[in-house]
Amino acid sequence: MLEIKNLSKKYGKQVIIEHLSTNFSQTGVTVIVGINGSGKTTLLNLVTNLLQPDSGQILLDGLKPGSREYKSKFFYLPSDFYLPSFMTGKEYADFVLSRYDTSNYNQLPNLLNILDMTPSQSKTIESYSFGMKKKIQIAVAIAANTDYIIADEILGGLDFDTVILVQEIFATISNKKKIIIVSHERNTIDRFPDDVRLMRKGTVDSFTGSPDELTKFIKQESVLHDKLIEIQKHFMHP
Ligand SMILES: Nc1ncnc2c1ncn2[C@@H]1O[C@H](COP(=O)(O)OP(=O)(O)OP(=O)(O)O)[C@@H](O)[C@H]1O
Repeated sequence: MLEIKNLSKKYGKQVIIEHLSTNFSQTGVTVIVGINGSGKTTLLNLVTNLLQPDSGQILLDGLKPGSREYKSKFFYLPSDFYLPSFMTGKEYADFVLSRYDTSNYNQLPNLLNILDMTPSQSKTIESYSFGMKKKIQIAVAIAANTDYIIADEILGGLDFDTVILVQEIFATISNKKKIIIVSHERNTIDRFPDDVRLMRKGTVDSFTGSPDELTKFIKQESVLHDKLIEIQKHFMHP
């Protein structure tokens, strides 16, 4: 279980996360939604120990951030990741998988096959399209076989078929693992509606309504509501 207790983080004077306390269960898919700049990436960077909180505590299966054991519990797919362009996809996959004791090397060929990456695994990453870079990352993340996969906007920019395939893999492996996805995609909430968290004003709240109700709720937030009215005024009656 991922436990977050009273977590706070500021950048300068700007409060990003404020006294945030929440838990994530050990299995299943959680989708975190929230407007741009609401602190979703900051939260993931804190959980993955890339950033230090100003105060508060994070525990992953009882472990504190910083230890090797903590690091080996999760695989992080950040939204803007660096890939070594000089390596082939296969070399990169083998390199990353060698860093995890949990890695399931046998799974990699199947994953590459499902994601149509078998022919391109022997090509250098510099020749990859945006989607291919994401696909190799996803295949590696799953083959690393860690207890937690934490993914920031990983499905954005992938074609429809790939999104369906990756969602299916996530749904299947989440029987035994935890997947936490930050997403702006409506279809991610439609596919994984059971645990949706809404990030706003420095905190994270569970949203228990349907995806339609979530869209309605976000639209009713005052800033968006006012802007929608402004669009009507400017573009419908110029
Ligand atoms: N290194 C930094 N220094 C100063 N401010 C930062 C830094 N990183 C992020 N911020 C600010 O923190 C706030 C939250 O950013 P964050 O990237 O966590 O939001 P987000 O919810 O992931 O946004 P998006 O949906 O656009 O990816 C923003 O106002 C951003 O400008």
